[in-house]
Amino acid sequence: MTRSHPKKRNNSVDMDIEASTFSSTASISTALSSTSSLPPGPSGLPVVGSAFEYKGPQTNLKWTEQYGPIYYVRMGEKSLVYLNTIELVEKYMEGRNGEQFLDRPMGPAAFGEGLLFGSGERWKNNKRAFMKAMHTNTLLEDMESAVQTELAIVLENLHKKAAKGRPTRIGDLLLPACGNVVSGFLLGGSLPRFCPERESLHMIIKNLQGVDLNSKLTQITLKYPKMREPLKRLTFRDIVDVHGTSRRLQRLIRQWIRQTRTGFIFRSHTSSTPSTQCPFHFNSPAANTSAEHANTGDKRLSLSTPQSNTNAAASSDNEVSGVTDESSEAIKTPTNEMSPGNEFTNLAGHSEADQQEGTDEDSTDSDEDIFKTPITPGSLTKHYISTESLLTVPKDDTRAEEIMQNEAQLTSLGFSSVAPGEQPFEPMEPSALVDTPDCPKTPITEFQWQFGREMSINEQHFSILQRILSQPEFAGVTEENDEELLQSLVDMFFGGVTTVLSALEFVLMYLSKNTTMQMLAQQEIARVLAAEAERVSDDPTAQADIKVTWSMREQMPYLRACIIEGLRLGSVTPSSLPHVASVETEIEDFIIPKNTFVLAGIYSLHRDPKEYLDAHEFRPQRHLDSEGKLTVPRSYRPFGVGARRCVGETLAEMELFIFTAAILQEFNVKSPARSKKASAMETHMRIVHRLKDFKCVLEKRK
Ligand code: HEM
Repeated sequence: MTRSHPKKRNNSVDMDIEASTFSSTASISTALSSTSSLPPGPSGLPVVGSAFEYKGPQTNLKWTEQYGPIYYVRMGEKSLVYLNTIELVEKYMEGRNGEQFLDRPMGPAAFGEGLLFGSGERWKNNKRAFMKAMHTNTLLEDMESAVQTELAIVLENLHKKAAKGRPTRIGDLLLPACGNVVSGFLLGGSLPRFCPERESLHMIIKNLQGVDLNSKLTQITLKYPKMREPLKRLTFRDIVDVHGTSRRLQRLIRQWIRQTRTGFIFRSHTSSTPSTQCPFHFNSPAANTSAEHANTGDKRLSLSTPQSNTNAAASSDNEVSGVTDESSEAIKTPTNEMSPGNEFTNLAGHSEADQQEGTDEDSTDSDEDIFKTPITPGSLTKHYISTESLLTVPKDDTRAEEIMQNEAQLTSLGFSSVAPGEQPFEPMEPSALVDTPDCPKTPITEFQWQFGREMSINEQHFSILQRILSQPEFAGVTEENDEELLQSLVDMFFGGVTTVLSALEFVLMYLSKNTTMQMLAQQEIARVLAAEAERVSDDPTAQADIKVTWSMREQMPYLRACIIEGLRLGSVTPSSLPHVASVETEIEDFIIPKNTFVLAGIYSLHRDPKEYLDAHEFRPQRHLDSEGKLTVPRSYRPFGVGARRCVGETLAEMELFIFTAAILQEFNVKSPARSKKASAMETHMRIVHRLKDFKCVLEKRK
């Protein structure tokens, strides 16, 4: 195939030329306006296309520099088109135009299609149900309690590491926390520290982080799972069993669903002496705890069950028993044999993070803290905000006001009704949107609009999982037909663990290499905490007890600028996931055949020299205006684009903010003395773009 390469150029040209080339959408379309061909791009080899040329996001950037803001590339039988400037992304992938690119290709999902790889009505159902369940006034509170609980454990472990003064692979300590935040968020409270489910989850996400989606071996075994063993033997390489891992996670989640449905009521509660009992082992004596808990919203699961459900619980345990390889020992531990604090200490591959010892404290959960009434799906719906009220168009001012108040949250959930920094949300009739020919730059789609009207509050303070289960979209779902529900829940872990982990590593790596910037962030944190201490107490020693909370984010623009800069350069997901063209269409006069994968080239967007001066440099200041206020760059899309944008954006931002702030508050993060600059920054593609081997030395601050 011959394709025109209007912007073919040398990679080593200076920045000015690069700037004018990289973003010159207009000149490209002028040059090719009459051609109506495929966009330019590498021609590749027969059959495999450019698959062997691709070496990760740097290759995307090289192609962007070579072929311009839109290029076409063939990878095996797949045809991909990358859009690499924010103008193109906004114009074609967001707003109403984006609706022709809403679908995904068939993904590696083992079960249903789910949130990440679903398409059409099924995906819309899943996404709508999840977003509605999450769209509650208590969302931030739920998220923060999960984050703070894990943070307490992480800090304790980091202090132990710091005491040794040796380089630490900090990702190993953060990984379980990132997984447990997702489960804690879904379940309405963190799993107790010593609990088989926590152990299983840790094993599962450890597997997940090893998945190398770029590896041909992984791709083959995704398609032909039976080939995994022979290939492993043939190549002497370890190949993660993605389907098996996914199935294990499904079984764990199915157990949580069963518990939620059959009368085990998850209910989060604030406690300074949190439960160490595993909710699935309610008969076990209180276990010892070693976590030092933050007073700020530490929530662990409480559980109550009617007597009649005891057997159901036991059988659920057994169901999980047979499931995992690595974690089966943990799960086989019979309920009544669990002894306090030491029940998992013999496990093979026990999490380093969870093996630490600490102070003993008995659980003091009181019955008042616990919901007693079993909730069946039927009764849940009765107690639950009625579907009718969810779907009603706001008629009175109060409801409209409520909606407007929730707009910030709606935006943060990825359902922005307006482009960042543009006009505020105003409830409108959908017809006004559908019929308006001249849409604003980032107009909401009809789908987004419909969702926007269905927000609710969570008066009963149900867990997100309870809310998901009670959405009308999942009415009538049983274990016989729960593929979509299960896969969507699995996707929360596939999408929400290694991404956050990798982002944290990038931020900490850049700060460890830029000590002045680290110091500025630390000073900002100290200032805010001191002011807060003064506000709440006259006692100067009280400052030590003040923890960073999400509510402080507005006061810490510099820290947030560091995080944005880390995420910009790290580009944990170097491109969006593929959005499939549902019809043959045109982008800037190029033909985009039906079924082409259209992707936002996030790595290129984040390094567009037109948008960022010295785009490859870590410069948090670029995100602050002259008054020191945070300004999020227009060309910043770490969480993807349009209606397929990430559902975990707010959770991820909260984790990044609270974890980074707390770590910087307690430690100086330093590069190991012997780490060579280049190797310390080497990255690879796994499920996400990640630093290859990030280690740092933690020095306890005075
Ligand atoms: C720094 C952290 C994160 C980054 C960089 C990130 C990035 C992304 C990106 C780029 C997409 C694809 C959007 C597109 O195709 O246009 C995505 C989708 C998704 N993410 Fe995230 N994500 C992060 C954290 C999370 C978290 C914490 C969760 C859940 C707890 C999550 C769950 C999902 C799901 C379910 C989707 C699929 C959405 C859909 O296709 O409709 N992500 N994310």
